[in-house]
Amino acid sequence: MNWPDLATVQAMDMADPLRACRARFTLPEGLIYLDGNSLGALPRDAPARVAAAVEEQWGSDLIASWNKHGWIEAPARLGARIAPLIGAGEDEVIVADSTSANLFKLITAACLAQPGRTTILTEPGNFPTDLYIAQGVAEVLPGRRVRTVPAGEMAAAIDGNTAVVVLTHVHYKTGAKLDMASLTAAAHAAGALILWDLSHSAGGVEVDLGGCDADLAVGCGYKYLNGGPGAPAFLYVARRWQERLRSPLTGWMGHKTPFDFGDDYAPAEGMKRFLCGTPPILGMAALDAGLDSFAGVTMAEVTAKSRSLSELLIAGIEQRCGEARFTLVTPRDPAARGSHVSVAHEHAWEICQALIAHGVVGDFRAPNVLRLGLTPLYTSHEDVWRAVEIIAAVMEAGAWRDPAYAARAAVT
Ligand SMILES: Cc1ncc(COP(=O)(O)O)c(C=O)c1O
Ligand SMILES: Nc1c(O)cccc1C(=O)C[C@H](N)C(=O)O
Repeated sequence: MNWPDLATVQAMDMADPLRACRARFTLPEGLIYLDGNSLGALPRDAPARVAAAVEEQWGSDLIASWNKHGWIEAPARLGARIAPLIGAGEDEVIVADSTSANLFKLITAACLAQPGRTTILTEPGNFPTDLYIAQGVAEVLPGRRVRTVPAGEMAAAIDGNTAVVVLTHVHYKTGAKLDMASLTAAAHAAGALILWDLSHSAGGVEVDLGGCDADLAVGCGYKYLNGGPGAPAFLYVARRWQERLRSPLTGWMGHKTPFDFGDDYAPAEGMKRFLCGTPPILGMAALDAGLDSFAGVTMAEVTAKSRSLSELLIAGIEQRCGEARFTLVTPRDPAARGSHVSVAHEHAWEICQALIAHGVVGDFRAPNVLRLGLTPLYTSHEDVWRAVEIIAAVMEAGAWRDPAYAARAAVT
């Protein structure tokens, strides 16, 4: 693609079937937000939905709300809403806890279901929580160990000792997307289970858990699903595994009959056994509003727009910012990437800070990566075009060299 003029990208936006979705979000005037892969934007209806849960439900109906407003069913109800976005059945997804806690539950359950197998296989450089949780599981389950193998060598490394393969579908740093179908088939050929972390996939690109025959998955509610900071996460267990797996966090909400208040644990049927404690209702109200932003949208449309935006961004960085010497980290093949574009530069931190000061919010990942997230529901081609022009100007003027941009923050 040759770098287009503004009128051309405006025409692309006019032809965009997701054009109307931007009005479903509140974004600060004049800001180009390219960080929806870390924290999704505020859905326009979220404040009212949370206020209603607080004032009308909690405030007026108090504890009766568990039944009257369906609070007790919220984890399954929201799970059923996420299911079509990730190619799952409505009874295969539930909303609960954090992605980290859900990783612990499912990695442990997968290991316990395969007592003769010793290894949790994952890739070096996976998102840290995936690695740390796998290490934690290996510490509490005797005889288990974590083995890391580069993603490219993964299929060949899965063997008769592998209990579970834990992979992130779209890599948080590089944006590379793994081939879910072939890696799932490789795991199954060796008799292992596979767990997909969909944190950077769900709501950003098409996922077909069912079509790929995937066993297990987890993912965040606060990125492309727009559920707000600390939103509850989701987990998926293929129907065929649900009765065979047991959560190690045997809290009362996962009990068969929690309101019998019996002394002995017995797991609920289906996905409810993967619940632990009382669901965070206020966070779920915000996530519900986040999921509303997908109304009438197909994931094929989301994927097509994500590709169109990322092609434009890559063309812009290469053609308009060539002198800046960014190195493309994200795969060039659109089928092999998720919905963010990462470039490396030795001054990525300072450049990221300078861009934020100039109204383009991306983020930095150590040691040298600038990540630019493209959220098909609210990022326009014009946003990308304007962001590229700002990046080009910041690089040409050397604005990032201002010492003000060198100070490191606690959260990056
Ligand atoms: C791949 C991946 N897994 C998990 C997480 C986060 O898990 P948690 O919400 O438990 O902090 C993130 C981002 O924070 C992530 O990128
Ligand atoms: N969850 C985050 C947080 O609480 C603070 C800062 C960043 C995050 C993130 O989500 C990081 C993100 N998963 C990443 O891809 O790097």
